[in-house]
This record gives sequence, structure tokens and C-alpha cells, in this order.
Amino acid sequence: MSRTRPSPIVIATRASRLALWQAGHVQALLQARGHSVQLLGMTTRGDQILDRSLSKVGGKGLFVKELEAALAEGRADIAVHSLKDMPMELPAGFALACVLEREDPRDAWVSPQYATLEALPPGAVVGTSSLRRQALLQALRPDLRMEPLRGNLDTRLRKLDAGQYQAIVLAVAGLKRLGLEARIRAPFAPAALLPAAGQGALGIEVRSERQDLCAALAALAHQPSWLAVAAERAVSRAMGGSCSMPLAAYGQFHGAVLQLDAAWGDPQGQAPLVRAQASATVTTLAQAEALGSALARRLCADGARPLVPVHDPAHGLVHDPVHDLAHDLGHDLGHTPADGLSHRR
Ligand SMILES: NCc1[nH]cc(CCC(=O)O)c1CC(=O)O
Repeated sequence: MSRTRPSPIVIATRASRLALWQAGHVQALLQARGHSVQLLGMTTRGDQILDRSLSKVGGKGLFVKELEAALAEGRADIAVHSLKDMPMELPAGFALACVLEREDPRDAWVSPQYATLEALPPGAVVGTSSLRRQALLQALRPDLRMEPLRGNLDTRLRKLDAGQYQAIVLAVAGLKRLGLEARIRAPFAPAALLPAAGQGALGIEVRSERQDLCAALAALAHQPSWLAVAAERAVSRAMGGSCSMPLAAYGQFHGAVLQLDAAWGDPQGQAPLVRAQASATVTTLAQAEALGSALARRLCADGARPLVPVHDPAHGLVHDPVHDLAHDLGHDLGHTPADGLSHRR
């Protein structure tokens, strides 16, 4: 240990088993590099509200606000997040310090009785509250019924085992982290069920002024994961997506070329799914984000509609890029969805 015995790095974390695993993982990585690290567990609004779909109660911000308050008040130094749950725009004064090496980004098919999606009988019930999973599954099997399913991973598996659903879909990464890999009947090929932006990746959030933590956190960064996830999040940001629209974005490196795939679903369920792909040599975050915005423009040119800018009290005015994007496309945000870009084609 260091001779000066600096104060320990305190990690703010949600108290769910997955969040604690993730915080503990970062703790171990930092400890292996000689830092002393403590965890500060807390229950967030997102953990308390379990009866409604996330898209209806205020979105991803619910899981991070309490953690950010702990950072702002100096009760903690860093927060560890599943990047998938992190809003696209951080509030002023906060920064994403690094992205760790990504775990498996795929979704998992979990079902006691049925080995695959194809094996499900007609009209079977699949549990998922994710609009992305609902839209993509429905595209593969229009006959299935989608029922909401929230709660932490253990709760969701318990509801499945209680017989409320014939199958559920969960991220492979979360199941692996909790030692629940045996519950995975099969991972979905990304081409079939395209992952959410950031799925499987962990990010570390800090107050922007904490330059003192930079070196410690930079050592944990995994550049290819960070670049891929930055591109995915740029798609999401440009579309104004949080969890209130079905949106998938997944980046994969082939050498230095980042292949980025995205899918958009109509929140009203009327328009068909829109899929798009773009590739570019990517070595910087700016290039990754440019690829993501370009892909969002391609989605919109093919009929996807960005969400109108909304004011999120927790995070100030977000989704400004949507306005720019829509403006570029001559898309009048004041109009109803039916008047949107899809009609210009
Ligand atoms: N929405 C909850 C959530 N946030 C992150 C993960 C999994 C771990 C990850 O993606 O890093 C999960 C569970 C799930 O979607 O099955």
C-alpha cells in the first residue's frame, strides 16, 4: 500500500445483487492496482418502482440520480453503472470516466420448457418490459404475447419459475455475473435479437472535476469496448432514445473497422421495424460518435422517427441532438408521428 495512506475510493452502488457484483468487480480491479476501495450501497427510485414499465415512470435516470447525489455531496467518489441503464446525456458536472471490457453483449433465451423461440407454441406468453425486446421478438414471432416483467434478475427468474410466462429474455451478461449462466437455454444471435446500446458494458461515472481519479480509472478502460459503446450510444442519443422507444444498437470491431447495426421500432407499433448498418475505421471517440450519428440519419431516412425533445427534470434539457438531426432531415418535430419522415419517402 501507498506510504501516504490516501483515503479510500468510495464506490456508490445500487443494492441489487447485480449492481453489487459490478461494484465489487470494479473494487477488485482497483484493489489489484493498489488502491483501497469501499462500497456505499443505496436503493434508488428505479429499484423501488417495480409495478410500472420503466418507459412510463421516467426512464433510465431513475437508477442513477441517487448515485449522482452521493457523488455531488462527496459521500462517494465514483459510481459503477450498467451502461445500458445510463442516460445518453449526463447532467452538467458529471463525466463518464471510462468503459470497462465488455461482457457478452447478447440477449439470452430463458425458458424451463422450450429450448428456443421457434419451439414456443403459438400464442405463448413471453415476459419482458423492454420495448426493444418486445419489438424484435414480435418481428420474429408475431403470434406471441408480450407481458411486462420487471424487478431484479432473481425476481424475474422467480416469476418465470412461478409459471407466469413460458419464456423470458435477459441479458447474458447479467446472468453470467450472478452465476446464473445455467439458466441460459441459448444466446440470441445479434442479427436476430440486436442488443441494446451498451448492453454488457460497465461504465464508471465521476464528477468532472475529479482529475485526481483520472489515472486510477484510465487503467481500467478497455478502448475497443469504449469505442463500440460510444458509437451505439450516439445512435441512441441522436434518436432521443431512453427506454421509451424500441431501439437497438450494436457495434463490433473487425480489425480497425467498426461495424455498427441498429434497429428502430415504432413506439405505437404501427410502422414496420427499420434496420440499418454502417461501418467505418474507428480509432477515436469522435469517430465512433460520428458513425453512430450517421447511422441514426440512415435509420431516419428509412422511416425511423426520433423522439421530440423532452425536458427531464433530473437531467435538464436532453435530446438536443434530436432537434438538430430532425432539422437536418427537414423533419418537423411539432407534427404528429403520422406526419413524420416516413411520409416523405
Ligand atoms: N435493465 C436491467 C439491466 N441492466 C443491465 C443488465 C444486464 C447487464 C448488462 O447489460 O451489462 C440488466 C438485466 C437485463 O437486461 O437482463
